[in-house]
Amino acid sequence: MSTLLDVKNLGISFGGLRAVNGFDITIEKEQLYGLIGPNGAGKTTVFNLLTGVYKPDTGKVLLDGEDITGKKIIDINQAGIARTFQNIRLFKQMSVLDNVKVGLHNHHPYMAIEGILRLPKYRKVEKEMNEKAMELLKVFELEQFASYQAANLPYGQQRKLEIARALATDPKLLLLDEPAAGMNPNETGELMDMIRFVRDHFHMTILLIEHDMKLVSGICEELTVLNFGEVLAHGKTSDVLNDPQVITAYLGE
Ligand SMILES: Nc1ncnc2c1ncn2[C@@H]1O[C@H](COP(=O)(O)OP(=O)(O)OP(=O)(O)O)[C@@H](O)[C@H]1O
Repeated sequence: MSTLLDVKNLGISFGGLRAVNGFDITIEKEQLYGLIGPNGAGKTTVFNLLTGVYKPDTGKVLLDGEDITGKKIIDINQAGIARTFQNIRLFKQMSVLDNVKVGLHNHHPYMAIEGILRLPKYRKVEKEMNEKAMELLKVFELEQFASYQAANLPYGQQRKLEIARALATDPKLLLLDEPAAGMNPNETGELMDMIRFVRDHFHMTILLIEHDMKLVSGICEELTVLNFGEVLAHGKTSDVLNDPQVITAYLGE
């Protein structure tokens, strides 16, 4: 095993509130890792710090050995971190295919002038992008919806599309923020299979935030528990879920 994400002493304050403090996490390549904790514990803030939405005021983030601390969102995405959001954020008026192509654009830059003039390089890149986007849609069984407007997909399919779009940026690390939110038990079961499949098929490393303990205990190999912005426990999933401190602070709620 080798380390993909190595975070030390990450922290940020909002006014007088220390939202995240002294946060450490180490994630190995191809691991399926969970970040859990009570509402307001700082989980989404950690994602925002890792992806460049917020700049940390302490700490260091290494991705595959590269220091990405405090970099911009676009640079961190190009370095290899992609995410989904607690409230699905698709380009709702665009087609399903175009949503995936937005992700691919990060890695197939061509100059605007080439696009405006429809030069051969633009046409070649467009063709390749269409093919790649369709391949990704096939993996998620969404290819028959390629021309649909994203807003018209059922909720569960929108979640899949958001993950497909994130993968289109060719990340090393995929962050999923409450992927099972709003899903019924059947949909959650399918989602668990899909997350495992993404890890295996794409050799992806995945860090997810989730409150659904069935999903957490079913697919996460290791967990870190946040409480009031600090790490309360971390380790193997079964050990963490049986930790009396974790039960008192979170699971016993
Ligand atoms: N931009 C901000 N400005 C001020 N306070 C913020 C900001 N972002 C987050 N916070 C505060 O930081 C704390 C941690 O919030 P965060 O959303 O990270 O929690 P969470 O663990 O993801 O919660 P949940 O499980 O409910 O999504 C909260 O008290 C929140 O109000």
